[in-house]
Parts: sequence; C-alpha cells; structure tokens
Amino acid sequence: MADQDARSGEDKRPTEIPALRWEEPPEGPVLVLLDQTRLPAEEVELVCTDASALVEAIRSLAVRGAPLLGIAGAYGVALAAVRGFEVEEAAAALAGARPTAVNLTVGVRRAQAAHQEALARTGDTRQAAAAALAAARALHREDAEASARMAAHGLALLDELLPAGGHRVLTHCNSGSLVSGGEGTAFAVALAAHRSGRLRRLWVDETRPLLQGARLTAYEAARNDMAYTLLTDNAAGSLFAAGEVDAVLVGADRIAADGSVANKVGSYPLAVLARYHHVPFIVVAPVTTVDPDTPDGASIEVEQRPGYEVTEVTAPQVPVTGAGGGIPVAPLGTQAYNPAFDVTPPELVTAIVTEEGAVSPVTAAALAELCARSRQVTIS
Ligand SMILES: CSC[C@H]1O[C@H](OP(=O)(O)O)[C@H](O)[C@@H]1O
Repeated sequence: MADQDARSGEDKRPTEIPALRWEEPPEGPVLVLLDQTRLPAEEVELVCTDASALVEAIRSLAVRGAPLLGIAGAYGVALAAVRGFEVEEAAAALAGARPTAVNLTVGVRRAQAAHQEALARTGDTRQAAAAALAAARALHREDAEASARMAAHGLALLDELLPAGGHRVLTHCNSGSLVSGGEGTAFAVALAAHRSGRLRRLWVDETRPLLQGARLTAYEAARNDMAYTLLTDNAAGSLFAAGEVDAVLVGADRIAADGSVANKVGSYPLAVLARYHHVPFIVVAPVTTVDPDTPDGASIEVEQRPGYEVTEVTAPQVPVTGAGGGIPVAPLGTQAYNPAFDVTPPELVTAIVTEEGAVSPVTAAALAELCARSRQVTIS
C-alpha cells in the first residue's frame, strides 16, 4: 500500500489547536472561535459578542464537535449573562442550535443552572453571571482532563486488542483538538499512539459532504507530524479487504441508554465493515455523551442538513454560483439526502472508551453503569 506521508516537519506551531477562548477586552467579554469552516486554507477567528452570533456559528459548523459544542454552549450562556441579555432565552436558542450532540444541551444546562442558583441565592445579576462563567470554565478544564484520560485508556485498549508493534487505525470525521477543550476523543487516542511510537498509519476518511476528515483531521495530523493518509469514504472498504486496518476509532455525538451510537454519517457502514473483517470498532467519548434519557437509537434525533452541502462544493476562494454559495456538482435543483449523523447499533460496537476507562464488551450492565455515571457527572 502506498504510504504517501504528508509529514509537515516544517510546521513548528504548537500541536494543540485552541478551538475557542474567552476574552475580556475593554469593550466587553467575547468568545473567540477558530472558524472551522475556513480550515485548512485559512485560520480565521470569529468573535462572538452575543449568544445569537454563537448560535449561527454552531449551525454553520464554524464551531463543532460534541464536547466542544458543550463548552461553547456554556460560554454562550455566560456571555448572555455578562452582557445583560435574557439568559433563559439565550440558553434555549443555544441548546436548540443542533439536535444530535447531547453535550450541547449538557453544557448549556450546566451554565444555566449555575446562573439560576447564584441569582436565587444572591439576587445579584453580576454574581449570577460570574457563576455561569465559572461553570463554563470548569467544563472547559474538565473536558481537557477527560481528553487526556480517554487517550490513555484508548491506547491501552489498542495495545490489549492488537498485536504488538505499530497500529493502523482508521478514523472518520474529526475528533481532535477542534472538538475538545483538550486534544479530542478518538483522534487523541491515535495521537497518543503516535507519541508513543505505536502508530503505524492513521487512515483519514475525508468525510463527505463537509470534509471534516480531509480539512480538519488531516490538518491536525499534519500539525502533529503523524503518519497519515487521506482516503475517500468509499475507499474504506478496499482498505479493510486488503487487511490494512487494525482498528476503527470514532467519536460520538450521543450514546443512547441501549448503547446505540450516533456519530458522523458514514460511521455505521464502517462498523459493518469492521465486523465483517473482524476489526475492533472503538467509540471514544466522554461520559457526558452517554444520554440515559434517550432509550435507544431510534429515539436519537438525527440532524438533517441542507441539500446544497451535497450538491455543491465550497471553498473560501470559490465564487458564489449555486443555491448554497458553492460550485454545483449536480444539476441545479437536485434534491439531496443529507443526514449529518447515523446510528450504529450496540452489537457492532467493540468498546466504548470514556475518561473512566474502556467498556468492552458493551453489556447491558456496563451500559447501566455508564448511564448512572453520566447522571452523576452531568448533575455536578
Ligand atoms: C467527538 S465529537 C466529534 C463528532 O462531531 C462531528 O460532528 P460535526 O462535525 O457535525 O459536529 C462528528 O460526529 C464527530 O464524530
């Protein structure tokens, strides 16, 4: 198999990529986002001064990825509170910006609860705003810590499941620093393998239609000087058939109580391929992505996105031509099916890795324990 590395030895920038940060300039607090729709061509920052700007950034995937959506949502509540906007209204808009990633709602509710508690206790809106900000900062910090622990647990699982030597892992979509307060979820496992000299190859699914793999995972892999190769989503099957994949690592947007996993569309076919070829399919996500209140996969709302994301290709330099602002790759007026996620049933999941360890096999008892832990962590 040709191993065209895209090593970027000349790229000496820090490997961790801050996807967002809270700043307090003289003119008032802001949430600064790295606009992920402009990557990898341009590193452009979006400055959000209110929740409505953040809602739009979430909807356009300028900021994206389940754990980071939770962090952004919490900061969005704090931003509304600090700037004197209606907090409950802002919280509702933020939580409703995208339906599938449970972490968005979890993060918004955490900051909202802190705000409500402080306001009830003190009657002071400034103290209530400070409490919301403290909750967002705590969530940001906790997610970074969780990311490091997931990476360690995930690497230990790879070493346990796979023969000694370098691991060849395939990943789908993007689950690195750009979805996290730290270095991500599934990607963080591959990065840990790389740093320990145990990553032989990172196969990067391009992940149509928005190309999170080609644009973002390849960007992160290059920044970390990893041995990675990009492939079209429809080439994954031939890799499995050639025996070139030792494990699949994916993130998650919501894990139902029965162990069904919602993740970027294209994850389910990978799980089927992995099962057919006897390759571990490993889901890496924080405990808070387990949703005890969603009983099964059929109960997960899968976001349906605009058809033009399928019928057009866009890039920052692309002139506006089609309905969505890109270059049509299908006849104008073509209808497109564009679910942002799909759902993998629990029987195809080899393991769920959280910051608390690896759950494998994914039994009903193990899931009940994960659900209980999720409730505990979410409330705190
Ligand atoms: C580990 S969370 C990353 C997760 O989010 C992605 O979805 P999107 O890019 O639409 O936010 C995808 O499902 C990733 O697995």
